[in-house]
Amino acid sequence: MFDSLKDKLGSFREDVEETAEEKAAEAESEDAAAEAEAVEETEDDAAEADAGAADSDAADAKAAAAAARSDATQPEGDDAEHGAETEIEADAGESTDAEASSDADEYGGADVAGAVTDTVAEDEEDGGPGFAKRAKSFATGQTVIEEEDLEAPLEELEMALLQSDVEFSVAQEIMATLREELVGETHRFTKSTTGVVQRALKNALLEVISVGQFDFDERVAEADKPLTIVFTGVNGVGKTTSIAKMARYFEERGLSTVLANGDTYRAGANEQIEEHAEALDKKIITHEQGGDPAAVIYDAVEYAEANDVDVVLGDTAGRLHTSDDLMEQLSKIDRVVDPDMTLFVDEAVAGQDAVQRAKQFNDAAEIDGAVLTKADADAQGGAAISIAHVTGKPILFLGTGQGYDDIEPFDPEELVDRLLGIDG
Ligand SMILES: Nc1nc2c(ncn2[C@@H]2O[C@H](COP(=O)(O)OP(=O)(O)OP(=O)(O)O)[C@@H](O)[C@H]2O)c(=O)[nH]1
Repeated sequence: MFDSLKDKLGSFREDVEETAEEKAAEAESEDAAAEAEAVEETEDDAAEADAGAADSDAADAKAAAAAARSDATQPEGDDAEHGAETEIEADAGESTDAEASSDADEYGGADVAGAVTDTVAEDEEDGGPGFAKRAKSFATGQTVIEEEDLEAPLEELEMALLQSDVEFSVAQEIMATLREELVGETHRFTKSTTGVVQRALKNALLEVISVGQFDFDERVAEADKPLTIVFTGVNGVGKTTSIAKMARYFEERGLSTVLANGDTYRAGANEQIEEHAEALDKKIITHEQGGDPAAVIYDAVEYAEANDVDVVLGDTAGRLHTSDDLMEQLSKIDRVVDPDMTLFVDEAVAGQDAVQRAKQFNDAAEIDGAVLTKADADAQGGAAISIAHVTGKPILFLGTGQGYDDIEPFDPEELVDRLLGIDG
C-alpha cells in the first residue's frame, strides 16, 4: 500500500541527511583549520612577547600585561600591539561556521554548556572568542540546517508528491511545514539527522492528513438508535461493497444493521446489494427501479425503529443524467431522512479525481467523512494524503481488499508511520 510514495519520502530523508552530513564534514575540516591557525598565531605571540620582555624593564612588562587583559575583554579593540588577536576575531566574525555554532547554543543541552565553559576558559589563554566558537562547534558536533540546504531536496519532494497525485495546495502545505520545522534546526553531525528529518516529515504529513479526524466508534456509540448512515459517491468505486463491509464491521461490534438500496437508477443495483445482504444474512429494503431513493431509505429507518435495529446503511445512485439530478437527489434524501452521517466513498487509485469528487460531493450534500477503497491497490497515496485537507472532512475507513473483513478504521498516525517506515 502506497509503496511508491513511501519510497519518495525515504529519498527526501536521505537527501537532507546527505546534505547535512556534507555540511558537517565541511564544518569539521574548517574547525580543524581554524584550530591550527589559532595555535600558530599564539606561538608567534609568545615569541614576540619573549623578545619584548628582554628589552624592557619590569614596569613596562606590567603595563603590557594590563593592556593584553583589557584587549581580551574588548575584542574589537584596535591596539596595534595585539593585532594578532584582533585578526582572529575578524576572521571568525565573517565565518558562517562560527554563526552556526553560535546558533547551536540555543539547541544544545548540558553537554553543550559544558563544552562552552571549557572552550571559553581555553579561549582566554589561547586566542580570541572566534577560536572559542569554532572549538565549540567542533567539540559539540552540532550544526544548523539552513534554507539553502533544503532547497534541492524540497524541490524534488514537491515534484514527487505531485507525481503521487497529492493535491497542489496540500503539497504546498507539506513544504511549508517542513521548511518551518527544519530551517534553523540543530542536529548532531551524523547520529540524529534522521530523527530530525523524520520528525519534521511526520508532523508535516499528520497536519494535512488528520484534519477533522474524530472517533467514529465513539460517535456511533453515543448516537440515538437507529443511526442512519448514507453512502454517496460515483458508481463502480466500491460503494456497495463498502456498505456490506460496514454491516460486518458493526456486527463485530454488537450492532445490528439493515441495508437500503437507494440506488434506484441503475439496473441490477438491487440484485447486487441483495447478494451481499444474503451472504451476510442482513435485512435489505429495496423498491422498484426508478423509485424514489429517499422513500427507500425512509422505509429502512421505519423498519429499524420497529425492529430495534441499530444502524441503517443506505446506498445511493452514483450517476444520473446530469450532476444536478444527482445532487438534487442527495439533497432530497437529506431533507426526508435527515441522516446522522453521510459518508463519501471513492477509490484511492483514482488519485486527484477522487479528491475533486470528494470536494464536489461535500459542496453539494455535506459529508461527515470519507471511505477510501482499493487502498490495497494504490501505490501513490495522493488521495489518502489530500482528501481531509481539501474537504475539511476526515477519511474514516480504508478499503483494503475485496473481502467483507477488508476494511480498516483510518488512523492518520498509523498511516504516517507506515509511510515513513516507523515500526508501530
Ligand atoms: N481491491 C479492492 N477491491 C475492492 C475494494 N472495494 C471494492 N472493491 C471491488 O471493486 C469492484 C466494484 O465494487 P462495487 O461495490 O460493485 O462498486 P460500487 O461503487 O458499489 O458500484 P455501484 O454499486 O455501481 O455504485 C468490486 O469488484 C469490488 O470487489 C477494495 O477495498 N479493494
